[in-house]
Amino acid sequence: MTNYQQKDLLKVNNELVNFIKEEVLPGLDITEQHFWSALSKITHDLGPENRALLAKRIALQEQIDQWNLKHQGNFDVLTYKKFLMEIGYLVPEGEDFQISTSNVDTEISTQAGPQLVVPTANARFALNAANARWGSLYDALYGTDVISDEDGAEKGRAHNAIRADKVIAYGRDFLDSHFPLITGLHKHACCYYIDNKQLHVKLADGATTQLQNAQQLIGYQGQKENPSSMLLTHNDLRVAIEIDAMSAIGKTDAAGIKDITLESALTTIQDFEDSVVAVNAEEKIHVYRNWLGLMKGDLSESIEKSGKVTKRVLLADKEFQDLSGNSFTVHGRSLLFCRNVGHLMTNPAVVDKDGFEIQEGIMDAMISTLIALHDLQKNNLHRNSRNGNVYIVKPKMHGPEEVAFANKLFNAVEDALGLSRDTIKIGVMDEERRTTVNLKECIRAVKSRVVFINTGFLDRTGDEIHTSMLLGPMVPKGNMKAQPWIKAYEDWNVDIGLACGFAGKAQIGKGMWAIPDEMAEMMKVKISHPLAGANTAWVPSPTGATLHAMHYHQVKVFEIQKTLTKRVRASIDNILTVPLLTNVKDLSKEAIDKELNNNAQGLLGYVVRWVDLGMGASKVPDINNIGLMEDRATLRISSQHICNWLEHGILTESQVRTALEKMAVIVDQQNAHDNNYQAMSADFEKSLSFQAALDLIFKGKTQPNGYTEPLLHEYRKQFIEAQSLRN
Ligand SMILES: CC(=O)SCCNC(=O)CCNC(=O)[C@H](O)C(C)(C)COP(=O)(O)OP(=O)(O)OC[C@H]1O[C@@H](n2cnc3c(N)ncnc32)[C@H](O)[C@@H]1OP(=O)(O)O
Ligand SMILES: O=CC(=O)O
Ligand SMILES: [Mg+2]
Repeated sequence: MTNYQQKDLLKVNNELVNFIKEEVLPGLDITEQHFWSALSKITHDLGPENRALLAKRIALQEQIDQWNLKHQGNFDVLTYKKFLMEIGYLVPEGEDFQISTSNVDTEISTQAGPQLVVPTANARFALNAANARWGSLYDALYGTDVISDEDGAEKGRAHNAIRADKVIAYGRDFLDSHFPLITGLHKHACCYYIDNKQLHVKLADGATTQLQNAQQLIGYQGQKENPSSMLLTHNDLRVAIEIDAMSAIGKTDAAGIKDITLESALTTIQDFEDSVVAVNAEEKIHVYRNWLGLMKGDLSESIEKSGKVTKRVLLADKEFQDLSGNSFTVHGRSLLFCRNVGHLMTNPAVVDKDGFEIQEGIMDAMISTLIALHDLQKNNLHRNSRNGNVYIVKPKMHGPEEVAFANKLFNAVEDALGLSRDTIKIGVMDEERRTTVNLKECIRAVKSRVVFINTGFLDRTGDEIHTSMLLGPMVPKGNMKAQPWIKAYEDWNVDIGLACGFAGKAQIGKGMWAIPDEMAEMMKVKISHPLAGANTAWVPSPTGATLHAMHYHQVKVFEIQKTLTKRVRASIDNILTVPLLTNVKDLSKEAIDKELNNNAQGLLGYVVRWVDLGMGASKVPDINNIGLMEDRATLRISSQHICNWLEHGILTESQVRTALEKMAVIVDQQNAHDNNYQAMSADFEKSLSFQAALDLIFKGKTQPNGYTEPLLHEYRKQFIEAQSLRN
């Protein structure tokens, strides 16, 4: 243990010691000794309980496996439910209650809008996400398939005026839909100005009109008679019409509008979990360091684009004049959560007195909150939580006991760092089956600090497959979304959130749009999220946030929530109805091959970047060449799905191996442009990534809850070791 120093009862990696001492603690009122002795106490107090909770997961799964083996071919949901109650998987539901979380920033409590997720390991992306509070509608439209290529409007290298005109027309329609004029249309506007506290719009026919709802104008930049920006509000979201008649776009616009900017990512999750790779002290520090930059407000990154280098920093708040001429600011950055890891993994950065690696979730809670103290004590422009909270998302918890454990951990962290109770707010991912079915009791366990529940349907699908691995084969991956369990799960999450008083206090969130390049499709489909009563939903990119923001102009979520409180709660029997493939014989050989190849390609495409390149989120083409957002949750699904079909004889081992080898060649070709890339097909036996892929499938049945982390970490560590021997 040459790389470690004794800190209280802990052995701590030297680099982590230095990072805390030299980068995190300066400027905080906490001594190094206090910090490590507090972490030591928490680790030794809570580590054993954490491990016991993990052991309980395994014990429950073993009982479920036995039951499933006995009930193959004769599944009955009522008998199943009774069994789950007997083993304590399903716990009794207590009295009704309301959450009492207070002092929540308005981006979470009273505004409805997109939530962006970003791998914190990537400073360039992390900054971009923090700055994604405001997004250019014109860029989002011009750059994506929301504007079709038809009629000469292709997106080529050079500026396409036909496409630009379509963008401008779309923007004007947006204004006409949500900021209607008394007479005429924004479409025909040729001049905007402010007079007598009102927005005046001159139309092409010479008439001048005003907003139907004058209150929608809340501020401006520039001069009233010649504003450069007019700030409007609708559904509690702000929109700015930006004017510059001399700009490239403004010149082409009758009213000189150069852009319409939308309040977009109200909140962002800086992810330490499924979209990052952090298997050792060095990689953890890298993530923590970016979080530190965000919390201190000084994170920066040099960006090279088209040969030009710029420095990306956090944007300031935006300053406007109100209609009485007083200046005011609007938030310029997204409100940041950080997603800690769950309760499963350990990390070698810290070792306890008994030789156990620290539970990574304990380390994350303590260090991410310590770092956030920089935000809590600052009064400058780059403040994250104006209300003085630390927002932590806690993923992959199984049931109320585990949520109560997170609460206990957060209490301990607050006490250690001198924070008042419930300063740390929690977002609970409803993404494991035992959490879904006991959701109300899970919420009760954090009722004074909970600020969101969110259907992480990707992990939830992986858990669905793993939990019932032995019961029978599952439907193909693409059919999952049409299964009764998932609809009931989505509805149940909203029903319970509303019954527990989330409206106006906390977020009820929906999951990720995982096809980042298909924004036209997203515009059609993702409106279902606010319509379902969700006041936020995940998007994969800032562009996605700007486009999805339009859905919250179309739908008044809080009104929808009022109507939903009257509906009958979704059925737990449906949630527990396992998505079994009822007629295996109907599956054609082509359908089986397609399913296998698709899963294999996504799995390999993701794993090779994870193990070899340390990338935790990637856009990986599927077999139809559509780029999909892959992260550890999607890997959990594909590996568990192949494993499930193997288990039930739909696939054979040699068939899976052959498919993986064939798909590895394709993945190698897809990555050939990268000089650092090591082709798997050059030597399948020696390729750690390929071996990891095999293990994820062939050992998938015995992986805890079907998680991919243990194997990914093992292989990544081997890869790092091999690299260091080579250098
Ligand atoms: C199941 C779950 O847990 S889902 C949550 C976890 N998953 C995630 O967080 C994934 C978030 N998304 C991403 O990481 C990325 O969008 C990917 C990997 C899917 C695609 O990445 P790329 O192929 O590099 O994206 P693409 O080429 O389309 O766009 C790159 C640009 O968009 C920006 N961008 C893309 N995604 C994001 C994001 N999530 N946040 C901020 N900026 C982003 C980049 O900064 C870059 O802009 P820049 O050049 O000005 O810096
Ligand atoms: O974390 C999100 C998910 O879908 O899983
Ligand atoms: Mg997840």
